[in-house]
Amino acid sequence: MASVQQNRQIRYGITEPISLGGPTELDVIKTKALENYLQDAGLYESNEEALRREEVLGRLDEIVKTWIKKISRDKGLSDETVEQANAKIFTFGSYRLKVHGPGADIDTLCVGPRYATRGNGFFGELHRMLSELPEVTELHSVPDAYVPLMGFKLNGVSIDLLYAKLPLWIIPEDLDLSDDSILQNADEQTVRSLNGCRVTDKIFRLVPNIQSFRTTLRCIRFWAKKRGVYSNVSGFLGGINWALLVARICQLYPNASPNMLVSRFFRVYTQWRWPNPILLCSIDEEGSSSLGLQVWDPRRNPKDLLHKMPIITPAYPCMNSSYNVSASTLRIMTGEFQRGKDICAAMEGNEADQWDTLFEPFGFFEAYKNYLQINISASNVEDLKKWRGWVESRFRQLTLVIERHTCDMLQCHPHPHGFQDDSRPLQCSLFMGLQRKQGVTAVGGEPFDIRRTIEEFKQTVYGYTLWSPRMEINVSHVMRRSIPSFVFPGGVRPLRNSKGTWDSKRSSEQRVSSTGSSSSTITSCESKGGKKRKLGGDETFTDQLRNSKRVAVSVHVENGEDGSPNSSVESICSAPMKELCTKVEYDPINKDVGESHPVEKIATPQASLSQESEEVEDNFGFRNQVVKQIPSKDAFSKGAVEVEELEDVPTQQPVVTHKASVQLQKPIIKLNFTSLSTINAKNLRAY
Ligand SMILES: Nc1ncnc2c1ncn2[C@@H]1O[C@H](COP(=O)(O)OP(=O)(O)OP(=O)(O)O)[C@@H](O)[C@H]1O
Ligand SMILES: [Mg+2]
Ligand SMILES: [Mg+2]
Repeated sequence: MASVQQNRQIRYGITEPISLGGPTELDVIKTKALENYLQDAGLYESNEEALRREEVLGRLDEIVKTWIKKISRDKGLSDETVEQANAKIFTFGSYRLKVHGPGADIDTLCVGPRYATRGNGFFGELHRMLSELPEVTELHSVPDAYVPLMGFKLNGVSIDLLYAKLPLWIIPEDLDLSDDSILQNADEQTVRSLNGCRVTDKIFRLVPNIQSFRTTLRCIRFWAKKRGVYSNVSGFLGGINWALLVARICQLYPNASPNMLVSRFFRVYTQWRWPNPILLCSIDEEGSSSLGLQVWDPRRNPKDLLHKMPIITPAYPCMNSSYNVSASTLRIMTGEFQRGKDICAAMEGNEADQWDTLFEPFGFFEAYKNYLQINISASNVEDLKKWRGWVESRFRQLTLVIERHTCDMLQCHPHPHGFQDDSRPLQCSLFMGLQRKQGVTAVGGEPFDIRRTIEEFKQTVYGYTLWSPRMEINVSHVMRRSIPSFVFPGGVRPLRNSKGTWDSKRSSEQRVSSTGSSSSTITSCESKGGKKRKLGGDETFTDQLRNSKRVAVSVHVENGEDGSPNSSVESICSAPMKELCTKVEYDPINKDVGESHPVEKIATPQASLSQESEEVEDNFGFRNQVVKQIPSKDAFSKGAVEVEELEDVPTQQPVVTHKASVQLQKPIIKLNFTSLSTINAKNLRAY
């Protein structure tokens, strides 16, 4: 109860909390069960591994200190300066937040003095020193990334090492990175590199209960990985984004226990009116030292208006951490929030926990009938690694252009990770699920022609500056039954499981209810060519809400201890965004407490923007990304998944139809049933 009293006095974040309610006895039990579940799922590292990480960090600190002495001596600095020369490491990311799992990388920042340059000093001398150490393996530099870094393993522990050069002669051991003045006279790359640590520091200060935040974040990260929505590069969300989303929920429910926070997480984000931004604190436009760096502000920067799901970092200069999210990935994530909400609601009315259900892996290769398979190949392992990193960073652009060229009628679902066929070490594959837009009925069997789109994508990809002969990609249309077996755990295609999953049950329920209402075609939308297409009656009310650009928020408002609602839902609409929001009308909403409440509707900035403008996001491409190893297939690896049909059953002839089974590697995109010879790399480059 002490924490309840304490948290009554403080407002965390930019609005009042939604509820100050704390856990009941049952919540305490449920939280314990959740912690045990996460423990059993192997999310926590062992004490030995934790110790090894600390030793590795100690060793890394030693290495950078030796490096800086050498640099200062080589520069011919005075004995006194050499004596005092210092560099220091700081950690950030999931390790610093203490939500990392076994085997996670340690994101580390090395801070050095003004004479230790990024080029010769960090990527030159320090790289050379590291390359000579026997305990360092897999060393690689990414100096041209948006946030330049070196990646390596030190005694088997993965390290991402960034560099910040401060305009100081001496780096004090007790340096505080959270003070804005540290950014004064710092170069752009240093500002970006400092950002990770500064953001982590700020998160710690802005969440009411760190332990509850950690457990909830671990749960959400695990869930996001299982559901295939944990991947920044593919247009979903990465570690920092999930951390900020969870932190905001912790602010809105400062006394809630982790089991409550998980359910509130899904409840709030199911109903969040994107692109209203998630803010943990107000955006400081100048910085305390009037530094005038660019911050996220759609009123000033037109590009910021294009962001679909803004999740703003809390440290100056505040930026959108989720610029990669597209309409399609947002749609997929919104569907996942809804699923999470439904499962949590089922759990709340039930003493039995359903954590297994929440964490059921998404059956990507059973969810669609049609897929694109993108084979990436090169002549050697090193080239494949680089080429693959590049193609992966372009992959989300393919989603954007396909959806745009089909007027959003054909929806794409990129798989967040690539797959390696063990029998082809110089090739790996990416996959994308395809389905016609839910609720859209076919018009005269008109096929989707995505040949030109695929060609454009390939041309963009072949524009890679480090392209070398035999770096190739091949795009083919494959049907579900022709998906190669190497994508499945152990290389074995799973048998259909007789026990239905939540997804398969939900899907059949929706089919039943949609059949009942199939006569009620509800609305129409206009395709780019001015052609009217009808929306089918199989769109549920929830779907309509979800798909609507203007959706009223109805966040569950709980009573505080005194029984009164603590906050109106409106207040969640971020205060600094009020100027951006146009009050267009008021909607009554039904709250769980049974009263109606006016909620302002927000005109979404995107509504007025042409789809073409999404291309602007391309400018962000490949930033902040490292060419990575093929990730584990773990996200989808556990258990055979039975999903009968996640696609709605077409009552008329579907837009995407298919004749015979398509052979893998067949050099034809069959989606449109017209032929297209796949242009090989050489021809394409000759264009
Ligand atoms: N898009 C981004 N915007 C702002 N900061 C980012 C972004 N991507 C990464 N960072 C910073 O770099 C840190 C490390 O990124 P990383 O991809 O390793 O994620 P993480 O939070 O450590 O999770 P994981 O356990 O998956 O590594 C983040 O925590 C964040 O501080
Ligand atoms: Mg990390
Ligand atoms: Mg990292």
